[in-house]
Amino acid sequence: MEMFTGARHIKQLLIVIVSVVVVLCVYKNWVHTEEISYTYHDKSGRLRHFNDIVPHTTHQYAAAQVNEISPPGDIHSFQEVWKKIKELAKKMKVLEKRIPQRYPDVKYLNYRSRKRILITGGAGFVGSHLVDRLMMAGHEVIVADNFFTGRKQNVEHWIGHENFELIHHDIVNPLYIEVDEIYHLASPASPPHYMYNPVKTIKTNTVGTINMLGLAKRVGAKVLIASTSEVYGDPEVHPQPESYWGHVNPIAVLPLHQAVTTLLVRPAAGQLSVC
Ligand SMILES: O=c1ccn([C@@H]2O[C@H](COP(=O)(O)OP(=O)(O)O[C@H]3OC[C@@H](O)[C@H](O)[C@H]3O)[C@@H](O)[C@H]2O)c(=O)[nH]1
Repeated sequence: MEMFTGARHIKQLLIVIVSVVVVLCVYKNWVHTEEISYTYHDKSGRLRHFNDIVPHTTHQYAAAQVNEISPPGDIHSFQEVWKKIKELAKKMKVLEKRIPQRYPDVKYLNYRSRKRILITGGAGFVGSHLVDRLMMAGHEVIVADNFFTGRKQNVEHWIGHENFELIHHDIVNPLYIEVDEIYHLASPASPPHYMYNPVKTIKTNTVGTINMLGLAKRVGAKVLIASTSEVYGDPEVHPQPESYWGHVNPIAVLPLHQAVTTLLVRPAAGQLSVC
């Protein structure tokens, strides 16, 4: 009789152990217990942690919570969202590394002395050095460049700085901004570049220059126009004084187009502050 009761107890114990194991397996399968340290703002704008909702919930519940903060789309499961978050975080780290956390030292200028300065062609060789000079002097600098020959790398050490702005813009189209000074340097400068598309070169140096003179007139800005000694053609006098008429081949593109620039600037100089 006693033996019979002992066997029954062992049987009951085994059933209890098997049930506990089965329950644990099911629980482990259904509940996501991974520690996650991401934070987000919920609909009411409160800062919350994923830890708040994840460790004690099922996948379905976690997905429901995530749907609450994600726009409806192709995201069906929490793992998918988590994968996307990890990818974005990785991309952000790469991008953050490209932006210097420390900028070159800039002088502090009060609002009366600080100027808003537009530099067309500011991503080019001459322009980017001018950007450095004016930024370090404490001014606000706006670069407008179509990156035909200029490179973003030439000015990337200023990207993100509160005094700096980079606009991808072709100056043959008008630009409506408010500035105190304009340095107009946008033009293909070397023979392979200005001969690459001569008509476009002429447009840049005529329509582009007209646009910059127009902007200067509209906002009352001082303007400096860069040119080239090539306007004198193959000069017979060195160095060339401004009174020298030059020795120009009329079918050459650069002397002609920058001479047109000079032609445009002369009448404008009567009405504007042109250097
Ligand atoms: O249509 C154009 C052509 C060129 N550009 C830009 O103008 C800039 C010219 O810079 P480059 O480095 O090629 O040439 P440089 O800095 O040496 O030329 C500079 O000195 C000579 C002058 O004749 C030029 O006007 C002046 O830009 C580039 O950033 C180029 O992308 C435009 O923004 N628009």
